[in-house]
Amino acid sequence: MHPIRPDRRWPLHDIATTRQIEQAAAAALPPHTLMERAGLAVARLALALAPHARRIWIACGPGNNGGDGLEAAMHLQRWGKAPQLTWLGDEGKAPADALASLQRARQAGVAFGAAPPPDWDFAIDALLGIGGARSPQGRMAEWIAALNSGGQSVLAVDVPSGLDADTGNGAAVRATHTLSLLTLKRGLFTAHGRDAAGAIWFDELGLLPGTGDGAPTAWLSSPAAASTRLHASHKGSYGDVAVIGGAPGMAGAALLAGSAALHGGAGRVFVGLLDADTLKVDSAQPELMLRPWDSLDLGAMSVACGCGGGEAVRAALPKVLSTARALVLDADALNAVAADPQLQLQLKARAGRGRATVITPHPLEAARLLGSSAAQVQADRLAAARELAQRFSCVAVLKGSGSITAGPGEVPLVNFTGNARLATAGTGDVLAGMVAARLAQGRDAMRAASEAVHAHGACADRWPDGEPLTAGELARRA
Ligand SMILES: NC(=O)C1=CN([C@@H]2O[C@H](COP(=O)(O)OP(=O)(O)OC[C@H]3O[C@@H](n4cnc5c(N)ncnc54)[C@H](OP(=O)(O)O)[C@@H]3O)[C@@H](O)[C@H]2O)[C@@H](O)CC1
Ligand SMILES: [K+]
Repeated sequence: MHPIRPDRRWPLHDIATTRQIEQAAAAALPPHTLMERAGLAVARLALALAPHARRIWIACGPGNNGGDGLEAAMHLQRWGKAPQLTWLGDEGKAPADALASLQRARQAGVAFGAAPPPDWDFAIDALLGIGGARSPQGRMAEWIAALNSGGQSVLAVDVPSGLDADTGNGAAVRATHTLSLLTLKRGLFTAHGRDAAGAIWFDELGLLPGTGDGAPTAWLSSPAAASTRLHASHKGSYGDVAVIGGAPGMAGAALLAGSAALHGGAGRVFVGLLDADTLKVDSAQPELMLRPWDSLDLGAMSVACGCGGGEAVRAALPKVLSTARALVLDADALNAVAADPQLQLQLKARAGRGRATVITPHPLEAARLLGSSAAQVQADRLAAARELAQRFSCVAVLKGSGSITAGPGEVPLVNFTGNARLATAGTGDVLAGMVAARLAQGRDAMRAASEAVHAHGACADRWPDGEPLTAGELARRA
């Protein structure tokens, strides 16, 4: 069993590939083995998390997720606990594995109730797993509400009940811990998944990697490998970044992106302000070279374009799209592209010329680019990120909880760092600068984007309690 931390590239699976793996594994093992292993893993984790709990409410649903809960109940009872079991199934319809576990739990004398117990000191949510379909109603919804309002820790089996294991959506149990079984479900890591799942654990139920032909449909992104700089290197070895943005009144966004690029390791950083009259030097960051944007040699630079660009960025985009050696498009630049089919063609054409491009939309910007709504984007974030990458032939970072990095023909990466502290002005500009710095240092677009997203979130995770996160400080520390 593994606690999942953002330090490794874990494979993530969707429901369809999990079913394939489950079938292959079940065929290779004696009947009922997987459910027995699942129940034991759940019971062990419950004991480790709440060693002193006695009255453990185990809420079991009608399918095999409930079967895992029934198996766990027998172990906990054997270990001196007093599990209080409620089962929401129908013996005439229950799957064979769950039915066998039900019969054995009854024989073992586990206490069954028709309704949640009056009180409990730990709960196990085994109501719905990957077979959860439609929004819970009736007793299912009541028991989910009882788990959420019980005031005690909840260990969710496989996925928090009600959560769509593929998309991370749905009204669900808010667990303190989730133990994902057999495969790590991708919906735990994006949209509402992280809020519902709490701390995430994984048990592969004794299976060797590669069982079945269900290849991962996403990966958790991992930190960049530590790199050392050669002594015999100079600023030219680490590339030039140009930030283009800062329309009237919005110079700060461009300076933030510039600062992030500088601290992200770019050799030199130029800031091409769209309102060239505002500022000739940033005395707080004299390393940034402020120039009229159209005087810069973009063909030799990694360009971050958009940051505070307002309407004015539109006029710069044809030249930026056709000349930038590598390019990050953010914010106002994305809105301009969304509104202009000609710019879209130019964006798409960059891939054919071997020019790396990363777009970094939040859900509303993504919706404008896709001609859909933010709700449709959020309904399946992985699909939306893949669609953006495909449609514009570039790497797309769909921001939000569990940012997705997708590239044409690549398995998408789901980010597992970051927190709500990042919901403050300017953090998107900082990310754009960080991606540009990595492109300038020669990373390919997928790596530059996913490593920047990981580092950006990891910095927020390390942020000291009680200290407000500001974009300026994030740019310096990330
Ligand atoms: N097989 C094995 O050995 C192993 C299985 N494992 C475990 O099995 C889990 C998958 O089991 P599963 O396929 O039985 O689906 P599960 O999530 O229990 O739910 C299906 C049931 O719920 C019902 N239902 C659905 N939505 C509902 C709603 N809103 N409100 C009310 N009812 C609703 C649905 O009814 P129906 O839609 O058919 O009417 C059906 O009866 C997996 O997550 C893992 O925990 C692993 O441990 C590995 C070993
Ligand atoms: K569950």
